[in-house]
Amino acid sequence: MVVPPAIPRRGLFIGGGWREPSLGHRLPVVNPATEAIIGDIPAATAEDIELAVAAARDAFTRDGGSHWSRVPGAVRAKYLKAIAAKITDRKSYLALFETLDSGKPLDEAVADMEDVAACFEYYADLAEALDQKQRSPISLPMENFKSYVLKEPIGVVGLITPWNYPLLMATWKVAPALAAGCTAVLKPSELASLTCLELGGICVEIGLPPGVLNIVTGLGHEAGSPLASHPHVDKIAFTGSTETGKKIMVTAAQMVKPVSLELGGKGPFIVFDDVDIDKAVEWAMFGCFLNAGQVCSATSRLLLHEKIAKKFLDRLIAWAKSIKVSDPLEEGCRLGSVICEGQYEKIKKFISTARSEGATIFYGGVRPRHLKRGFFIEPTIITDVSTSMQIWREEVFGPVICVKEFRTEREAVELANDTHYGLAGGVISNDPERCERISKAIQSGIVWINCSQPCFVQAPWGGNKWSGFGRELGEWGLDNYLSVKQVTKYCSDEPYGWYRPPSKL
Ligand SMILES: NC(=O)c1ccc[n+]([C@@H]2O[C@H](COP(=O)([O-])OP(=O)(O)OC[C@H]3O[C@@H](n4cnc5c(N)ncnc54)[C@H](O)[C@@H]3O)[C@@H](O)[C@H]2O)c1
Ligand SMILES: C[N+](C)(C)CC=O
Repeated sequence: MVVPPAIPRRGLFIGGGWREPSLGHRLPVVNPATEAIIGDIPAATAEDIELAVAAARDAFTRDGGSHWSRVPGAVRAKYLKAIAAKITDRKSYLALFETLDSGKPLDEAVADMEDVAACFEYYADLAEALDQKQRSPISLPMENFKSYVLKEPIGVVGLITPWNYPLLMATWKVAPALAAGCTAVLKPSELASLTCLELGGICVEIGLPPGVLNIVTGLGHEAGSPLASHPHVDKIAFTGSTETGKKIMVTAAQMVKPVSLELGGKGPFIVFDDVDIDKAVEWAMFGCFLNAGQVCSATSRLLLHEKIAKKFLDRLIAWAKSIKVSDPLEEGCRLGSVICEGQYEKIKKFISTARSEGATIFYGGVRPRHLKRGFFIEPTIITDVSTSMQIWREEVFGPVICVKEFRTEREAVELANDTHYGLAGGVISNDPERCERISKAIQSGIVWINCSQPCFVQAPWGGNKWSGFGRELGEWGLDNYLSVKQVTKYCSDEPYGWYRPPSKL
């Protein structure tokens, strides 16, 4: 097993340097796989948010924006590429931190770091391309007017992120925001901030102009809330729970501040009777056991055609038994611990409520016997579920899948859409026309055909209904941080001629 490195003691990253939090408070970092305290992080409060926002505002406006917001996209691209290169160099080290902080298997953390570097690279390219897209002309019906469009950075943005993919979720916001020319204050989750603080160290090394990115760790109500309500923050981009998303929207509404919200999910995965069962089982498991099910887009409601339901469940159990549940640093681990004790208790409560409401815990539902410490839960399969049960309706955010059977395509679609959420869903069938029909019928921002969870930086990501609004990734992700300005010029030498000129007498 890999030997964990010592955790560096970091401050808040503000104005290009490290600062102790104003009140001097720190929060313990607990390794959820061992329950040991392995370090601490600074706990920012409103005073620190004030300093971070001022640093970001200064970086945005200093010398007329000539250090960041108004430089060519190609200049900003060089910084983003330099960050990507450092992340790649330090992939193994950062992945270890991510695993120690969150409990996710090391192989998953390594893949996350590769995605982080790819995301910075991708938005470096879009920053460069932005230069060519400026002043794009608009065709008008009047010859004596000419219009064009400028795409300008929105300003200072507040980026508030969750713990399930700590550095990756932060990067989905930081990379496009910086590419657009915004300056930013990032507030990562108090439950997993280590890799985001390491990003601060990388910014120092590559010489990112001070204040362009500020990283303030701390609690939601002490650090997140003052950031969301700060009058000098021009936009809030938030990823997290629907409950917190609602609060952020209410706060932002007082200042007519734009928000984008990436919230929770309760995705369906529909399996028809014409599939290769083992292939389908593997995708179903990937859809709900990856990252111990702590995935916003998890396809945690499994809908099985009645003709294959029994065979599918038998194979699902056989495959689930083969998952290596272990310390996430152990080679071959495929299910680590969940993030913290609170989440562990919450997941256990979901399982006991399902049982008390009449569902069957078909497999798992308990701590694996061989793991005495750490917040581990076996992959869990719940059957005999009705649509009024909590387990069907609410996001668990754990390795728990609930199963229902269907007879017809229509019934499958009705069940799939029987949710307040609308982030992602999947269908698996050998009939391409059926898959296409279902991809149109599922009410969500993302539909996977014959798979679940693949995610590409080039493609839009985001949801409908209680899963939020706005899209991250791809060109849509950059648009989140740009405002569109119309410039219209009158180009005739003739007077406009609407009013009669005054008499010269
Ligand atoms: N749609 C997506 O792309 C996506 C991706 C990842 C996670 N998620 C969702 O995130 C949730 C899990 O993450 P979580 O538990 O960290 O969510 P959370 O809402 O508890 O916290 C998210 C962030 O908000 C901060 N926060 C909490 N209260 C706040 C307040 N009043 N004002 C401002 N900030 C505040 C937290 O400190 C944290 O940084 C799940 O519901 C999951 O589905 C969604
Ligand atoms: C799985 N991932 C990284 C696409 C995003 C959400 O939780």
